[in-house]
Amino acid sequence: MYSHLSDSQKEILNYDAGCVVVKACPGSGKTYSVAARMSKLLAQKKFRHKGIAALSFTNVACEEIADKLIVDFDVKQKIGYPHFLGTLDSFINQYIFMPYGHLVMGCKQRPELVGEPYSTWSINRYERDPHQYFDKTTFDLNDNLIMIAPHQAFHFKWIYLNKSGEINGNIQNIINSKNDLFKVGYANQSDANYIALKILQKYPLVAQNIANQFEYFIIDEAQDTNDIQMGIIDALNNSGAGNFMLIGDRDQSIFEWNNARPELFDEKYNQWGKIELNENRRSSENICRFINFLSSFDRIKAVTKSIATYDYVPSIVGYKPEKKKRGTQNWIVTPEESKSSFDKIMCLFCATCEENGIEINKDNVAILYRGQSKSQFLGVQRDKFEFSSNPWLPNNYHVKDIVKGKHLYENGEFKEGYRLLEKGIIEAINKPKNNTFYCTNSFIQLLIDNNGIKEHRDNLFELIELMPTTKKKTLNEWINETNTLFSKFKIKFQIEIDNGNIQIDELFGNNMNHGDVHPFYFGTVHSAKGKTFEAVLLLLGKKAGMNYVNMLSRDFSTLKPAYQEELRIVYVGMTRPRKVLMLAVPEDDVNEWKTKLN
Ligand SMILES: Nc1ncnc2c1ncn2[C@@H]1O[C@H](COP(=O)(O)OP(=O)(O)OP(=O)(O)O)[C@@H](O)[C@H]1O
Repeated sequence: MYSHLSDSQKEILNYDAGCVVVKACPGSGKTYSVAARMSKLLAQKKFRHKGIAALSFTNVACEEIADKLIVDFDVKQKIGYPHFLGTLDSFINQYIFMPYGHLVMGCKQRPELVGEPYSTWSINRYERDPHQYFDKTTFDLNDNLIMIAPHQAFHFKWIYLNKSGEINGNIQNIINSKNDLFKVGYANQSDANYIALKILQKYPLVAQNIANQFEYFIIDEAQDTNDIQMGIIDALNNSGAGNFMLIGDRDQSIFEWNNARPELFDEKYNQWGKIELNENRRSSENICRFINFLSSFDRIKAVTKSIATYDYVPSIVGYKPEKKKRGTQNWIVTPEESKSSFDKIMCLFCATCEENGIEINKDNVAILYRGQSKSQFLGVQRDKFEFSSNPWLPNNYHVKDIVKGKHLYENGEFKEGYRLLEKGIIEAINKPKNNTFYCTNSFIQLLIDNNGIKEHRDNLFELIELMPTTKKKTLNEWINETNTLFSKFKIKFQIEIDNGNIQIDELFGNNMNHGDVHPFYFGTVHSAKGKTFEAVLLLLGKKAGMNYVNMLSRDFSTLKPAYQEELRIVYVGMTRPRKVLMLAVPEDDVNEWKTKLN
């Protein structure tokens, strides 16, 4: 079963004890090797009370490990006690934060996770209420408050210390507000990690107890670890958990907004045992050569025979970005001209796919764009990640839970959809009476205790069923229809209609399962992390302060962190295709890109 693993993959497979870091290039079979090692350990060792903790950063990445265990390595047993397979966050929640959080937070009961991805935080009692920032802030290793949302989300300029060296009044108010809300038991996911680290530091017995429950820790995508998470890994390591394997690709670290720092991965690589995977099994040699310039590997080799020699040479094409004459409202390049230049590139890309015998569907072909660039591409009016195009209004965040809940519900994610709908609808009913209302799990329990589960569910389903479908509708269309239908209940949903002209499928869809807006996969580079396509068109915009040409002309190590991350995002996008890679950049920049990449 393991004979086709490469020598370096076999080093991972056979690694037994101690701490080691695996530095791996794109497409080198990181997840594949993790699954191979787990399957071998499961077959060879008797695990009674101490298991394997296999952790990654997203549910999708964890599902991929679970999938590979079954499909590639014939593991029949379900990964349950004494093992754990899940996200690092869910591990921290289950083993540290939920059972012990109250010890540090001072709350009486088990804490409750709020904010994304659990629910929309909606307390906002008055205009500059510090409570409204609860889900947008957390604390760092030194107990300083930090932002975990774009700076535009705050009503003030984030300057930590004022001239006299004191903490800025707005920031101090948020710190006080966070501590008050911790006492009531609320925490967002970043807070949960911060509190978990505090627990391990303050209660060494808790740390020892968790360290004792696992023989092996394997952490995939470890380049995405932040300081707090690495602090937790160190605390467990110092408390007796001796077998850590971190596996990742520092060049693909693109979660800086989550405070991920690839330098933490590098530090561990320098301190611990080392394994290197530099063979790419996904892409052609032409693509590997093209991307090498953005890689920290000396050379990445294409090793899959059927793909390595594929003769398509990656190409760079220019489009016309919208442009206004300086200081005026006069267009030099109108939005229509710009859009038409994209259409031409699209046609060229589709023709190239056809010439290469690649059928255009969501599995094979992807058009990827940068998360924060305004996406005028392909007639998408708004970029769903751009803060200024946020359609949700303060004091009405429950509307987001409801629309998202209905969308998920209609797309087969019943449990998560119902959970969001339940919270959103209860807030929609109670907020008009009391605008500080926030629907907690304990409030829902109280309703169920008073009314009985049947009446509670019947009432909710009456409203859920009455809501129109979210499929193929813009947010504005859906809100208007729902408001007409709900007027008899005196429930009215409000959004920022200027930003509501976006398809709900586009807003919440995960592209592969739902949302048939485009025949190909169309999404941000972030959304395509870990994926493989036959052909990729990567659209790179040009934003103020984020000029790729300037970035490319400088030595990578001298670039500021945000620019380094920007180039890593480009790298993740460029490493997704097996055969065809096309880059679309502003036409003025084409030559610079060509000199750098060819
Ligand atoms: N030794 C091997 N034999 C056969 N197939 C392999 C082997 N190693 C990896 N693969 C396959 O190569 C592909 C790439 O592997 P995988 O997705 O694990 O790479 P990765 O390192 O996680 O990539 P990336 O970080 O770029 O997303 C997968 O289809 C995997 O099943």
